[in-house]
Amino acid sequence: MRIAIAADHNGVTLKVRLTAWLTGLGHTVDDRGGYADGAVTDYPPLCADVCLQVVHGAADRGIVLGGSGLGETVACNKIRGIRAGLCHDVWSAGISRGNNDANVLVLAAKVLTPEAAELIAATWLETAFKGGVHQRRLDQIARLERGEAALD
Ligand SMILES: O=P(O)(O)OC[C@H]1O[C@@H](O)[C@H](O)[C@@H]1O
Repeated sequence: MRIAIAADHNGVTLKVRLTAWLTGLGHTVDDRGGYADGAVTDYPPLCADVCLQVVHGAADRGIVLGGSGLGETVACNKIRGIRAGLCHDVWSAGISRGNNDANVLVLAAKVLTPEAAELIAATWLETAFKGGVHQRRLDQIARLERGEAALD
């Protein structure tokens, strides 16, 4: 898969490790920043960059790393067409893909060990969307995204 990846200052170290690991698995990883230069970086522009790569088809999936991952999840889900999931474990990674057809994975660098992050990413990349009732709910979410706030 073509994966766009980014991290703020909290996630740079984990991003470097994850990028090497994903590349070793055969994925093409596009590192959108930030970098290990000691800079404190704002995560919203990094999130927007990764998400736009996905929305415009330059990447199949996105991965964003932050401290808690909370702000990144909020930011990513502001981009039309993005379904970003903050996953702390393999179970939530399976739900994020299987139920939500997430196209961006958010990881919390301050919480996860590198090994856990790899396991979560692997599960998230490998799990297929289940469709069915979940597609109906994604269609409802898409209506929310279009501003149709009062759903039947
Ligand atoms: O490290 P500071 O700048 O305090 O906070 C940034 C973090 O706040 C959280 O929403 C994000 O996960 C981001 O990594």
